[in-house]
Amino acid sequence: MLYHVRMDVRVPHDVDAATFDRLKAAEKARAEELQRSGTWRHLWRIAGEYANVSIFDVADHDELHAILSGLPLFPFMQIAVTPLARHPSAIA
Ligand SMILES: O=C(O)C[C@H]1C=CC(=O)O1
Repeated sequence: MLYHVRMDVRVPHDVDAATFDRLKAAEKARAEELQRSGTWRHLWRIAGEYANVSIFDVADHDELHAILSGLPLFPFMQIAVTPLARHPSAIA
C-alpha cells in the first residue's frame, strides 16, 4: 500500500544542539536505508519549511506506524498520514 506522509519537524528551543545533530545524522542514515530498500519511495523537502512530503510503500497501517514511530526524529515531528488508492484515470 502507498501512503502520503507529511512530516513537520518541531525543534524544541531548549534542545541540546549536539544531541539534535546526532539524531539528525541517525535520521538521515535510516531514511537512506529505507529509500534503498524501496520502502521510502519519495522524499521531498517542502520549500521554505522544515518539513517533507514522502511516499511510503508498505504492507499496511501497522508497518507504516512501526517505521514512522521508530524514526530517530519521531519525538520531534508532527506527522500526517494519507492512505492512497489507485486513481481510475491514472495510466501508470
Ligand atoms: O528533514 C526532514 O524532513 C525530517 C527527516 C526526514 C528525513 C530526514 O532525513 O529527516
